Amino acid sequence: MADFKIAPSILSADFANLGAEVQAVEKAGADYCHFDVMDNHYVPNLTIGPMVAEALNPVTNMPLDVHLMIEPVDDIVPEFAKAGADIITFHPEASRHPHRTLQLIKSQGCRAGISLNPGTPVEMLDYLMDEVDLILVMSVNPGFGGQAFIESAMDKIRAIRERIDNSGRAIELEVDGGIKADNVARVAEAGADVFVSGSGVFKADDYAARMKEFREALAGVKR
Ligand SMILES: O=C(CO)[C@H](O)[C@H](O)COP(=O)(O)O
Repeated sequence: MADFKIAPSILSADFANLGAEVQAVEKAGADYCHFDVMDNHYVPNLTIGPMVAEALNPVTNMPLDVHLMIEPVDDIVPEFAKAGADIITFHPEASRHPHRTLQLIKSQGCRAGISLNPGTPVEMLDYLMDEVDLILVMSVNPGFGGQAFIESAMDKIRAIRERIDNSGRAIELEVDGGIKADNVARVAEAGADVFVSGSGVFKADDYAARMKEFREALAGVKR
């Protein structure tokens, strides 16, 4: 069976108790801490930066999975690496030279991810497969939690799975937006490995019970 990972997005956590929220989802069985960075420029919302990553890093053993929804990208990459990011993902539209940005992220000791918006074609990956470690498919338009899953992401996930399998490289396929316990199985069947869920985890009354629902749904997936 594929090694499925669940990455709660702290965008939907209680920001007044962020450290405790991260520890609670880790205790409940989460794999990655998904850290959404928004700049009110590339996306119409404003969130958190390297200082918050630095504060959270010592309170969790989960890898910090930093999703940059900012433009430009390169200047802030070393700051997030220093702050303890394990994975840094960016949007190709926000970098003049996406291949160079992937190399920059890796030179800072992090895994390098690229994220495709619902309107971004998969073909843009074809010349980046040699450097990318993680591909993040956005199944909502970036900027906000709690949006509905965009169905066209399913074909995109299948197309990217095929590219990853043909590449012979260990690239993770992550999906973000509208992921809940009741749709995670079909997203996994389409080829995803890592499931970002914000409201699907943090809006639950009992995180452990919700994580169990995700795990049970994934246990039935044939891959
Ligand atoms: O990157 C994001 C938004 O840009 C969030 O990670 C994503 O939307 C998760 O929220 P939800 O699971 O509630 O849809």
